[in-house]
Amino acid sequence: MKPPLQLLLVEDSQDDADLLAIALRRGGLEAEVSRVDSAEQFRAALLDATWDVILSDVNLPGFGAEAALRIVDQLAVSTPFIVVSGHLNTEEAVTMMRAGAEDFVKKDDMARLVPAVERAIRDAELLRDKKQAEVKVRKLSQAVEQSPGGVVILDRSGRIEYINAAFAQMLNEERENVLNHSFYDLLSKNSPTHRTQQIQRALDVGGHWRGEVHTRTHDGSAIWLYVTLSPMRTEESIIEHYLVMAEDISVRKEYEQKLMRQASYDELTKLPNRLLAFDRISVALADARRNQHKAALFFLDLDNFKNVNDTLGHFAGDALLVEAATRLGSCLRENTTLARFGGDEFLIVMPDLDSPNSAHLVAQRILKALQQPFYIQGRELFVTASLGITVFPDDGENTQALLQNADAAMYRSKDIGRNSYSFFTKEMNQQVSQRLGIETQLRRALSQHEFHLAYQPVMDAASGQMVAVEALLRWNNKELGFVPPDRFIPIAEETGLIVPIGEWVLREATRQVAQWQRHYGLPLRLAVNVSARQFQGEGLLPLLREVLDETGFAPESLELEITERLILNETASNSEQLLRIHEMGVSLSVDDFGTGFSALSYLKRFPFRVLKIDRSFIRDICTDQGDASLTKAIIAMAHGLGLHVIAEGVEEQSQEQFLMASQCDMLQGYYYSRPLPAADIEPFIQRFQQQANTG
Ligand SMILES: Nc1nc2c(ncn2[C@@H]2O[C@H](COP(=O)(O)O[C@H]3[C@@H](O)[C@H](n4cnc5c(=O)[nH]c(N)nc54)O[C@@H]3COP(=O)(O)O)[C@@H](O)[C@H]2O)c(=O)[nH]1
Repeated sequence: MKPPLQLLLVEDSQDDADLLAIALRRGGLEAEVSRVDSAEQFRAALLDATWDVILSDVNLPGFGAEAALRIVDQLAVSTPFIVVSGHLNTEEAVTMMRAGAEDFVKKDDMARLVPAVERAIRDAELLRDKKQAEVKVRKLSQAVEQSPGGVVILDRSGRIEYINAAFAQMLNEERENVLNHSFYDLLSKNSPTHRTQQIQRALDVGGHWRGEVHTRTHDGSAIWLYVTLSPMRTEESIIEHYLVMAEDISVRKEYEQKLMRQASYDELTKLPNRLLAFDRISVALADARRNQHKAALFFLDLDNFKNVNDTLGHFAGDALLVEAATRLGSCLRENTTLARFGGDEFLIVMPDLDSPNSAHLVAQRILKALQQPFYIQGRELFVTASLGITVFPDDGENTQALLQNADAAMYRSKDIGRNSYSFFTKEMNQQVSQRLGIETQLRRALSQHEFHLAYQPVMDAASGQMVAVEALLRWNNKELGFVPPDRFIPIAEETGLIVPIGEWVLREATRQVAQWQRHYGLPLRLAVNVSARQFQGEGLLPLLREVLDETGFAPESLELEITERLILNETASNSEQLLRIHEMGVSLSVDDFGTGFSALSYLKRFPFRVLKIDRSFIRDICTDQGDASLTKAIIAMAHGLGLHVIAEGVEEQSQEQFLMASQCDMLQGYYYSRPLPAADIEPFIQRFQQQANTG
């Protein structure tokens, strides 16, 4: 049940008030009437309670409808005001209407009272609803207007009817300039993109769209927006407008793109990295499959890059890589991917190989480009490359197979002397599987006792006496037969197996030579090869101490042969270990001198006793003036540094004579003896023992 209406009556006559109450009741209106007859009472009533309608007589002693309307106005009360009067002329009526009166009811026409009250209440309700709606709309439009996100309202055809301040600001546009313009044009800025076209299509079909749009502001700056477009439907479900909301995501996009770049590109060379390279290979293969054409994959490794890094430092190495990457890029067409695969390895993906000749031409161009000297940190450097090339689909169907092929082909180029390129052949697969076979067998070789040592004499050039033996590792495997050290030692080094194998070599050689020393009473020295890998970690020094203790071998009789590679790859740990070895009394010799990067300064920095000239210099010493001069210079320089010199690979008497004349200290080679198993070298030792005894 509805509560009774609350009516405030301005009336000085109680009789009139009663008549009014009767009229209301008769008209079926449940009402509680409160009567006031002075300005004070009226004001107090308005302040104390809420009223549905005010009914007021025109003239009361000292008060009246006009004064009451002024109070209503002052207190900003919105209650409908009806004037109830005996007499009212037109002038008075107009004045009161202007002052806010809603209606007039004559006291002699009380039948109009209830309809007038009801209408006034209805109108007041409508007015209240309207005001509330207006407030709501105002709030909403303020929210839209002041929203930090961009808001645009488009008409059915996509023209801008409204644009809020934020959106105008995002695009650096004056609002008036874009109103009534096409939203599509605003975003496209004369260069429509796939995304802006999608927006236009959504507008054409009355659809929704959301996504990222890359566009330009009024002054041409690039901006990324996240745009949501939705149709606004009437109650009859007719699309009359579109609502567009936009967020400026430029900062986020920039960050995302930076992360993407970091994840996909090499920081140093700015080339695609290994990850992106895989992606490009997949795309290239899919493309080649679709279009039934060929694609080529190049694997490129810079020759001797490590030496540059090790001798000139990482900054020089980095500068060289950047320059090499630039030169490589200049040899390739735009659709070809050049990626840095890691370290000094690069990958090239040629997506549409018209003929194998194109790959030949590119490889030749690359080798030529790299052959030009590099000027790094004021130095002139020469760096070449070894390339392996494989062709899809001829050589392999998938990324992994092709990468393996290109890698195998690259190793082939290294084997044939570097600075060259090789195409993958099926035989290379065999080589790869042979290598795997060696690795598998090598892992079992120690426990199966498949190794033995061969010893090669080292002769004193002046006395012709045998002064030392070099211990050389030999491997006989049940399945593979005799495997030359050149084939298995690099694999042992790569896999780390050289560490336990090297330990066995050291123990066995010192045991054997200590026995000969005791048996024949000869001051025989022993040379043992030690790989760079054995210097990694801290195991070598304790091993040496243990072995020397166990065998009683004099440290002064032991010589460790190390290659230039170890010295060039100078680390604090390597240097420290070399010094400690020297302090133990064990000698150090530089093996294969002349084949490395030949940074001679290390000869002064490390405590070497012996320098072994590589046999490649000795081979043509009697026929090649260059080799002859170089060998003489090496001997003179080594002597100048207080080093003894051994010439390796002496095979002929003429070589011996030349080396003796050049003051070479010691000689080693087939001319005296091939490396022989312990049992076979014993007669040799005996002969020298007799010579020593008789001489
Ligand atoms: N880390 C280790 N490396 C080792 C060990 N044993 C051997 N090696 C290294 O393997 C490479 C090949 O060695 P090998 O086939 O034994 O060849 C040696 C000699 O046989 C050979 N030589 C000697 N005289 C001549 C000659 O007159 N002509 C000719 N063509 N070759 C000759 O030279 C090799 C000597 O090697 P090195 O003095 O060490 O340079 C080789 O690099 C070995 O170092 C091992 O136990 N650990």
